[in-house]
Amino acid sequence: MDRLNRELAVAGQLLSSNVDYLSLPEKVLQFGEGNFLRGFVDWMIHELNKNQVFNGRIVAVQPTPHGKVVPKLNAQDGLYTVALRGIQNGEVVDTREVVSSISRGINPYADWGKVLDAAADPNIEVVVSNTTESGLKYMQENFYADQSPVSFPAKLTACMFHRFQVCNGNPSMGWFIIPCELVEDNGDVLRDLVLAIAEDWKLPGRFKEWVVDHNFFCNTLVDRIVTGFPRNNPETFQEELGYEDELLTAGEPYHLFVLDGNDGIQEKLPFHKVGLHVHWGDVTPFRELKVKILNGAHTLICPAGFLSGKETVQEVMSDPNFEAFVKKGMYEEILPVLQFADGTKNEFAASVLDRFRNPFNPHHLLDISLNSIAKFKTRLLPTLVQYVEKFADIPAAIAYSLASLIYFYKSVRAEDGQFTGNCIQGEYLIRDNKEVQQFFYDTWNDSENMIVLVDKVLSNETLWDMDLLAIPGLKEAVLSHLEHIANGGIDIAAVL
Ligand SMILES: NC(=O)c1ccc[n+]([C@@H]2O[C@H](COP(=O)([O-])OP(=O)(O)OC[C@H]3O[C@@H](n4cnc5c(N)ncnc54)[C@H](O)[C@@H]3O)[C@@H](O)[C@H]2O)c1
Ligand SMILES: O=P(O)(O)OC[C@@H](O)[C@@H](O)[C@H](O)[C@H](O)CO
Repeated sequence: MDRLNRELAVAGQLLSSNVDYLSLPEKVLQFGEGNFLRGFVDWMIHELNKNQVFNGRIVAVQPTPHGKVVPKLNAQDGLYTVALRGIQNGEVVDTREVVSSISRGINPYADWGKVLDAAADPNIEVVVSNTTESGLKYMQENFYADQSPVSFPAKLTACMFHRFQVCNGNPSMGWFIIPCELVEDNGDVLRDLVLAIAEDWKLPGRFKEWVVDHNFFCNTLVDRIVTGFPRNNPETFQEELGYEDELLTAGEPYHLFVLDGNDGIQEKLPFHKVGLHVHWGDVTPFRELKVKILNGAHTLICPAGFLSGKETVQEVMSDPNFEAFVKKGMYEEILPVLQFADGTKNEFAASVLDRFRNPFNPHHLLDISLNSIAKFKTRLLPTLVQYVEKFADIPAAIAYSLASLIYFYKSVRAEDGQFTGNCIQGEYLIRDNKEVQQFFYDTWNDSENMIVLVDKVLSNETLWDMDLLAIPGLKEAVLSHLEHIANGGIDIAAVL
């Protein structure tokens, strides 16, 4: 079977429109090429192009040295298929579309010059990123004009400095910078990182002024469940599409993009004019609702669901006991501490449960489990703390989730920097940063009993940014659950 590329798309009329997409100029520099960007922002820019209100393409830069997507993107001339499947307004949606908004991918570690050329290109007006929460972090490193920095913020700083030099600080050459990482105030965070790196590199004060005065760092909140390549049944898709597509990206039809943008950015990217679900304005309430309810519920069910033998969110939702567990966590523990009108939070929670049930896109718990400790800290721990303050009691589902998370991080083997857990599904890779994994490995191995283990885990402030032993009753609840899990496996009915 032939692989998707420009020739195949043109011959097969896969880009069904009179727009000459494949000749549009490059207008966006994108850091990241992962599933989420391809199924969300890049798909949205494709929608703008279809409506001829942006008319530009994206250059995608691989953010880490071990990326595997750029060669695939270039082999497919930047083309890939988005499959949107789910239920929307009671109707089944099941669409496939070849997205043509990416022009090419660049591996900056091999071709840094190409990245700098794109950065200097006056047509490039927008910068987009998604490098996960781990990518939006400060890292001290040296500046070499002819070599790619390691971290994303340093790459962006180097690109901005190059552009600044080429345009001699021309105010009109500033960018709209749109980070999509699920980090609070992501735009402000990224701007501060760029300024900190500029300081480290002793870049001129005029550059820093240009960064602040003539570039717009936009705070955002993104929401769409993008499950990526349908690895359970790629052949079915291939048969149906009639071509091979290694970058096929599946996701749900639902999408929401909240951008705290100015008039200029709304004009440049008029998503609202082409029927996309965007909100221009303060991100905070959307973020609170989405991260606490949707991401919080994912984090709640992920370790217990996986340890009990379930592979996907859908399997969790179709088990009545687990469904009751999710609802208990959501309606009895998360919602009561959220400061929103009852109607708003109940409606959002109900829509999230429907999205979790989406039978078309299996969402793998192991994918969600990536960096689960940091996710628990940002997505569930604040709820736990507020619940205890408000009700002077321990939220049972969240405490059970924490116990199962600790069990999930029990590795049976540590080899070549990889930590492997074992459960009734067999062995699985625990994916988190090395320090976190090493801590759990050592603690599981060195603790003489479960009490010591729970003490060490809960009191580790590096993991939680606080001492969880200070939460009255938490240690006892977690210890009791953990002992049950260790002796008899997950018994979710016991928490209901
Ligand atoms: N998939 C979804 O449903 C969804 C929805 C909303 C938000 N997100 C966000 O997307 C992230 C996951 O992205 P994905 O689903 O595209 O997964 P993915 O694995 O396809 O892509 C992850 C991207 O992040 C990069 N990356 C990973 N660690 C990095 C680091 N330390 N520094 C720089 N870059 C790094 C990778 O190179 C890759 O480009 C999540 O952390 C979340 O913030 C995902
Ligand atoms: O993407 P992550 O790894 O940050 O978190 C896993 C899921 O909770 C997340 O991808 C949601 O599906 C997404 O945030 C929905 O918008």
